Formats: sequence, structure tokens, C-alpha cells
Amino acid sequence: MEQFYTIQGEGFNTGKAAYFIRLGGCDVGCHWCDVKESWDVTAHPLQAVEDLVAAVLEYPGRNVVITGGEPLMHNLLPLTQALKAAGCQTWLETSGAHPLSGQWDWLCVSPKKFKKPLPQVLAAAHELKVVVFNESDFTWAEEHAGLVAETARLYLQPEWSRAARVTPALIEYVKQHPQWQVSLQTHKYLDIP
Ligand SMILES: C[S@@+](CC[C@H](N)C(=O)[O-])C[C@H]1O[C@@H](n2cnc3c(N)ncnc32)[C@H](O)[C@@H]1O
Ligand SMILES: Nc1nc2[nH]cc(C(=O)O)c2c(=O)[nH]1
Ligand code: SF4
Ligand SMILES: [Mg+2]
Repeated sequence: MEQFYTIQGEGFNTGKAAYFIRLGGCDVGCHWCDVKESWDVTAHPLQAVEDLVAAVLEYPGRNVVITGGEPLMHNLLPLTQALKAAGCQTWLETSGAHPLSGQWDWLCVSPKKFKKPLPQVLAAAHELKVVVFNESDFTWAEEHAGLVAETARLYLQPEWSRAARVTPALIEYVKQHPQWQVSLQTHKYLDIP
């Protein structure tokens, strides 16, 4: 759908330069999704793996985030193999709702109530990043914390349109449950892609 070189705004790798490849197609249907224009896979033309990798190599950074849309609706093995052969770090942003494919240096799962994550993807996650729309999402977050590896990093991220409302409760939750960390969509505050 689009590619851009920016700063990873969210989660464990926040603040690091990264090239983003946003793949079209998503069938999860989060009502608050901040990239609904990605959902229709037919609206976005196919691109060759070699062209995507060549575009990455025009920039000095070697961290590549594959996002979407829901990237695991595609077989990500050819793209991630080519990126790694070119010396890139591969980072995934996924809801986990489709089977895992690809070779990953960092795998972030953001589980959704609208189409639940697969146990196989949760088990492979380095990072669990739960979007908090209301306080019931803390229960949802804890259920999924029990399904990831013990070493996985745990993040709570305010839903953007509700951030002013839910962030105070989120801060209090992290103070009481310090195994969690706050993740903010810092790129939105910085007004960068
Ligand atoms: C647009 S999604 C694409 C990747 C994948 N479909 C997923 O949901 O993880 C990228 C990240 O943005 C988060 N996100 C999407 N809309 C958001 C919103 N309105 N507020 C906060 N985070 C949001 C998702 O939970 C996910 O962690
Ligand atoms: N800067 C920046 N960081 C991000 N981290 C995850 C994003 C995504 O949409 O997957 C995203 C994004 O869209 N921009
Ligand atoms: S799974 Fe990701 S891309 Fe799909 S609707 Fe939800 S936030 Fe948007
Ligand atoms: Mg985004």
C-alpha cells in the first residue's frame, strides 16, 4: 500500500529509525483502526519483492517494519528472506489472526477482539501490545499476557481517539501492575508518518 522511512513510534523499538512497508488487506475490522484505507487488498497493486528491497537500500537504516493492513494475510517468507539477505532486520506488526509466515528479528502481536489471535503467533511474540479503548481491555490484556512467552515485553497503548479519556486509567494500571509498560503512538504527537 505504501512505504516510508521514519521513526518507529510505538512499543519496544520506539525511537529507532525504520523503513515501513505497509501491505494491503485486512479482514479483522477494528472499528477504531487508524488505517482503514488499507483493508481492501484489491485497492493496492502488487509490487515485486526485489523492488521493495531496492527501495529500502536507498536509506541508511536497516530496520524494516512490515505492517498493514494485516501482513500475515500474505506469505511473508519471500519478502523477509530477501530483506535478511540484504542485511536488514525484520520487524513485524500483526494482530496474529492469520498463520505465521516469514523470518523475524522482532515480532509484535497486537491482539484484537474482532478476530482473535492464533496461539501459534502469540507463542512466537517478542512483544504484546494491547490497544486500550476502555477499561475492559485490561482484562483482555491479562488474558493474552498468559499466552505469550514469559520473556515477551508487555505494552498497553491508548486508542488514539480515546487517549485523553483512557490514558489516566492506563497510567494507574501500569503503576499497579508494573510488568506492563506504557506505549504511546509518539509519531502522532511528533506529526511524522
Ligand atoms: C494499523 S495496525 C497494522 C498491523 C496489524 N493489523 C495490527 O493490528 O497489529 C499497526 C498498529 O497500530 C495499532 N493501532 C491501530 N489503530 C490504532 C488506534 N486508533 N489507536 C492506537 N493504536 C492503533 C494496532 O493495534 C497495531 O499495533
Ligand atoms: N512512525 C510509525 N510507527 C509505527 N509503528 C507501528 C505503525 C503501524 O502502523 O504499524 C506505525 C506507523 O504508522 N508509524
Ligand atoms: S487488525 Fe490492524 S489493520 Fe486490521 S483493522 Fe485492526 S488495527 Fe486495522
Ligand atoms: Mg500506524
